Order: sequence, then structure tokens, then C-alpha cells
Amino acid sequence: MSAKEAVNPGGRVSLISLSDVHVVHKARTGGLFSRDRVYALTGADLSLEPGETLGVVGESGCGKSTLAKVLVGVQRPTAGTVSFRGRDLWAMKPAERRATIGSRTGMIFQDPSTALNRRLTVRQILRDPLDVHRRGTPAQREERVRELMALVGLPRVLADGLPGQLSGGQRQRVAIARALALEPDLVVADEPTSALDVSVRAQILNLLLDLKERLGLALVFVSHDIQTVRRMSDRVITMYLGRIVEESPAGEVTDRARHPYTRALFSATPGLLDPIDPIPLAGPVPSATRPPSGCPFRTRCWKADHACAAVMPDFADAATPGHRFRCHHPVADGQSTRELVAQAATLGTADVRIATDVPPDIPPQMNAREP
Ligand SMILES: Nc1ncnc2c1ncn2[C@@H]1O[C@H](COP(=O)(O)OP(=O)(O)OP(=O)(O)O)[C@@H](O)[C@H]1O
Repeated sequence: MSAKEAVNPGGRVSLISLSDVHVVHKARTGGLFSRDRVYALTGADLSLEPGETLGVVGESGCGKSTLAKVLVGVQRPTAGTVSFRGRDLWAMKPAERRATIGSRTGMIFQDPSTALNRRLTVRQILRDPLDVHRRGTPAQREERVRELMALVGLPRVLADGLPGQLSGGQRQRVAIARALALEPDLVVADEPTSALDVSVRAQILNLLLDLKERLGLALVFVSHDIQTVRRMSDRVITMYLGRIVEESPAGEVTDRARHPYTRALFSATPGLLDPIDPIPLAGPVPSATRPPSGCPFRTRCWKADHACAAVMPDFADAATPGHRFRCHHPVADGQSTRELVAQAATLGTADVRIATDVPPDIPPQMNAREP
């Protein structure tokens, strides 16, 4: 996608768009950097429209948090372009970038106990971004703190409390209020409920949905939990080993997904109305320091063959507009997950059917910027 394509098909400029974005880290072993590279994000193309909720699913280490950090401008890509309202974020002067991304985006992290400064009161935590960005007079900032507390349902008496004196749910409400302090266009929530008690998770999710509607926010919602993501989102992307492998309207991400990995993820979701066995994935789990050639999922995929080892497929369109996937052998439209469980159990691991001497087509050449 070129910078021009930061304009969406409706002719409006996307809120944020990524074009062939890569993030490569130096690998660390026991706290020390090694010569290896970690391919955390590879060739990400994505755009987000104002007011839209985008869900991001995938298992641990697939690059969800890296993508989230790229979207809020705290992670500089090793290569590729990030455009905010059509302007290349990393071509801006640092002060302009900070002003743009720092005030137009907010981020909510997984664990509010570590994300909030334990020595500051709720009032100080919420005032901090207003002070840094010099928003209004001191009296207006105090008023804004009161507004923010009301917005997220925190009683005023907690203003002088420290994070350690609050419950987990209250702490996450403070983190949400802080993310909203500067009236951002985009909020990225990275596993915002996974550190919370089950009893308060639904309250926080409902609060996020409510705030998104009331404030017209774009929301990026990152989670392992495909069912929750489906409920929260308009559109969902599935990531595997640093790659976006499927993008679909939220209603199609479960049993209408076309990528075998998305279906495997769905089959492993606990609490389905009609429980199924998970699709068995018996092959080796590849490492982000040595991604396999071709499709990164091919070592565990029951459908993979030599074509999958040779080349990463381009995106293909599914029947529903906005649904696309990268797979040489997609799941047939309408095929049930139950059928796939049986198919995978019969075919076994793809690894034994693929020659292992195919040369890798990644790592990509990351000459643009060293990590
Ligand atoms: N600063 C870093 N230095 C080195 N490697 C990193 C760094 N940050 C992330 N990684 C690696 O990049 C890959 C992607 O990490 P990321 O945190 O984005 O995954 P994730 O999908 O969010 O995982 P989780 O669900 O466990 O949070 C992983 O292999 C991770 O170990």
C-alpha cells in the first residue's frame, strides 16, 4: 500500500494506516542481546477508520502487542510506513510526532497494577497528561479530572487514593480514564481484562464499549480470546508469527473463517455453546527468531504442502466484502469446524509431508533501519 492508499475506498483519509510495516528486535538471552533477530511483525498492511473497533487475535508471541505499540507510535517500525490521518508519522519532527500521537491516541495495558505509578494519587495520574500537554488552566485541569472520573464510573472520594488502595477493576478504570484524558481519536486496549477477576471483566468490557459509542472513538482491542474479541469488534485480524493472516468482519471470525489457523484458534475457545474438540495441531511451533519459509503456519497446518513451504500467499478475497485471508489451501466456505477437527485428525501434521530443505524466504532484508 502506498501513502496514497492511506485514503480509504470511500475517499476519506483513514485514521491510521500501516503499509508493509516490519518490526525486528535484537533477540535477548538471559537479559543480554544476541546476534539473532526476532521478527515480531512482518509486512503488516492495515488501515483503521474513525470510530471503528478492530480486534486482534492470535496466540502468545505472535506480535499483537508489537502491532498495538506501532499503532500508538511508541514502537518505531524497522521498515514500512505508519500514517496518521494520511501523514507519515515517522517522517515528522519528534516534537510534532509526540504532539500528534501523544494526544490523539491512548493506550490501556494488560495489568493496571504495573501500568500506573504507585506513588501518585488518582488525581495526579489523571492530571499528568493534561499538565504535560498544557491543556487549559489549572482549574480547568482539575475540572477535567473530575469529568474523567465520572466518565469511567469512579467515585470522587477516590481522587486522593493511591493505586494500591484500589481494587483491580478500579485501577483499570483509572487507566482507561488516563487514556481518555486528552480526548484521543484512537484507544488501543492490549488485553485490558486478562489480569482482572472474572467478576469484573464484563464490567470493564461494557465500559469500553459504552465509552467508544459515547465518544466516537476508534478502538483496537487485543486479546487471546476470540469470543470476546468478536463481541467487542467490527472487524478482526488474526495474527500468526508476526504476520496478519486473516482479516474479516467480526461475525465471520469464528466458524466462517477461511484461514486454518483462525479456525484452530476458534476451536480451542472455551465456553462454546456447542463444544467441539480443538483442531489438533501436532507440528512444531516455530520461533520468531527463525520463522519458517513460506507460510509461517505451515509447520502445524494439516492442509499444508510444498507450495506453503515455498511462498507466503498473497491476500485472497472471501465472498463477504472486507473478508480476506492469506492461505494456499483455505477452509472451504461453509465447512464446519467439527469437520475440520476430523480432517486434521486424519491428515496429521503437515511437517512430515513437506520437504525441510526449502530455503527460507524470510527473514526480510531489514536494511532500512537497524533495530
Ligand atoms: N523489546 C523486545 N526485544 C526482543 N524481543 C521482543 C521485544 N518485544 C517483543 N519481542 C518478541 O517479539 C515477539 C512478539 O512479541 P509480542 O509481545 O508483540 O507478542 P504478543 O502476541 O503480544 O504476545 P502476548 O500475547 O504473550 O503478549 C515475541 O517473540 C517476543 O518475545
